[in-house]
Amino acid sequence: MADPKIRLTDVVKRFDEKVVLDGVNLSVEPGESVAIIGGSGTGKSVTLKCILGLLKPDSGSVQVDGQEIVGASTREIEKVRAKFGMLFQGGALFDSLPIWRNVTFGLTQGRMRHAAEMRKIAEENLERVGLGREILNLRPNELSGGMQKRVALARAIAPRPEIIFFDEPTTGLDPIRADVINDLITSLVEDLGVTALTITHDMASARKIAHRVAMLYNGRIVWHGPRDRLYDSGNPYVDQFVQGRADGPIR
Ligand SMILES: Nc1ncnc2c1ncn2[C@@H]1O[C@H](COP(=O)(O)OP(=O)(O)OP(=O)(O)O)[C@@H](O)[C@H]1O
Repeated sequence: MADPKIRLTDVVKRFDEKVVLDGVNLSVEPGESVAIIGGSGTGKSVTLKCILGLLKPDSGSVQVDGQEIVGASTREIEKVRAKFGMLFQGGALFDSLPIWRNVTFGLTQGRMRHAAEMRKIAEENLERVGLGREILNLRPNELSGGMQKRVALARAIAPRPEIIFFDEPTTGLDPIRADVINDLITSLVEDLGVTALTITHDMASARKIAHRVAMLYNGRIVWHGPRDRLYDSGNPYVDQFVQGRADGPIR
């Protein structure tokens, strides 16, 4: 059988005395979309950073396409990192650059080259997220929050990554605009056949964009299951979290 796209095995990460990840186990299959849910400060971002090789676990294994990241050389990690696209929380667009240069930033690494070709690539990727060529020359701060998210999405897919991380993709959007982003993510994952890993607090989003949901609590994945079991998981941590109750095992 083919290797999972991403496999974390017994990943432990401490900062001084504080244990943030305490034996995380998680596999994501090729073409699968997985959402990680969990309270603030439970280590969702730390998990992503361990997969990207930006943080080194104290122990355990992180594999991408069967290749071990923990202890790999910088060169090997950079090669693996090239497989990833990222939609950052808040979009992280550059206000000093026009939209077309923002969309193609990952392709040019900030250098100016083949402007006509880059504009064409920007246009194609903007079209995929439902935006027209009239915004190519605008600056990000001239667009609404929802449009900025779409531009950030166009930038994340422009290099055609094999895996995309979505960091809180719907945060800051009203429920309708959030759902537009959910639909876009779903169709991009399907059309481009990418593997997706999303961290989110938005249960409606998790249910819509992920095939499978995993809950991180106390440094471990305490539950994972298909999205339609999220409200029927039989797990007291998941129940409390998805219902947003103050009383329960989560303190
Ligand atoms: N570089 C670091 N140095 C020290 N502590 C860190 C570092 N990065 C993260 N932490 C700690 O690890 C814990 C988990 O942080 P993380 O950002 O992964 O949480 P999260 O689940 O993504 O939270 P949120 O939903 O609020 O974004 C926090 O207590 C944080 O303070």
